[in-house]
Amino acid sequence: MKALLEVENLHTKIGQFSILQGVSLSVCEHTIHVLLGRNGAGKTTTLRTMMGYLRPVPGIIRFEDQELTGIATFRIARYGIGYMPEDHNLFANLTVEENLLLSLPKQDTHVRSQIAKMLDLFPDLRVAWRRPAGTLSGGQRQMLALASVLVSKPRLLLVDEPSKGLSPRFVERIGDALEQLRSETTIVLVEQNFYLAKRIGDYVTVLDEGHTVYSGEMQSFAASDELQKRYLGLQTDKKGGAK
Ligand SMILES: Nc1ncnc2c1ncn2[C@@H]1O[C@H](COP(=O)(O)OP(=O)(O)OP(=O)(O)O)[C@@H](O)[C@H]1O
Repeated sequence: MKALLEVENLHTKIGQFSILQGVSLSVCEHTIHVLLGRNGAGKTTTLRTMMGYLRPVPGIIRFEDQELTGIATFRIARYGIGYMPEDHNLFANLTVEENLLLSLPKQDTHVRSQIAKMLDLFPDLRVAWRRPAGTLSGGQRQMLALASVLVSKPRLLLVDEPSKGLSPRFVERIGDALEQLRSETTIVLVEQNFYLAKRIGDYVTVLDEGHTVYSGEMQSFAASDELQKRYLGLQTDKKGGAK
């Protein structure tokens, strides 16, 4: 299968610190590709580098046949790449509806159908439709943040820890929504919740200290206690599940 996104040998510095020192991954269309790794492994920095906030030297980022390395963030977004950062910026004083309308591209003539689609994907937003974003629960805020990126119909979606701090019920719902999206977009997902990662991921890349140390199909990774222990330090409990 041809890759939609190819990332080769990224080296990214922040100030004088070498944060990425050889990150590579290959993402196929209509798959969910999960980035795993311990805290500080470089997952967020990888997404930020792909999105053009940081410049890799050396390193190559290719989207379809377009080289993105060194291109400004707004141009990368115009190629159809959407980014939901961990600390997403919603307008706290604006309602759910207003936040979504502001995120719609100006030229979009299908406002109603796009909004309706987001509400089908995240029914929890219906009940909060007229409430300011600042009053939403953590789970509702994550859903609104995801919907705000999705209304521009990205071909590639970069999502940073959408399940962070959420109750199991909301983690399930976010997982359901991401799974549904697979048929219309491609997702690179940074996720610390291994249960969610293995439930919805097709492929996995593991980072450690700024390097890619493992890439492969999620099914094989999820089935191997040995791989999880070696690359994530996960212990196996008595029932055979990673914890
Ligand atoms: N602005 C910065 N200045 C200096 N070091 C930074 C900066 N941002 C990140 N780092 C360092 O870069 C390393 C990678 O951070 P990054 O956020 O990419 O890791 P991560 O894998 O996403 O971790 P986490 O799961 O904790 O979010 C960490 O050691 C972090 O301290």
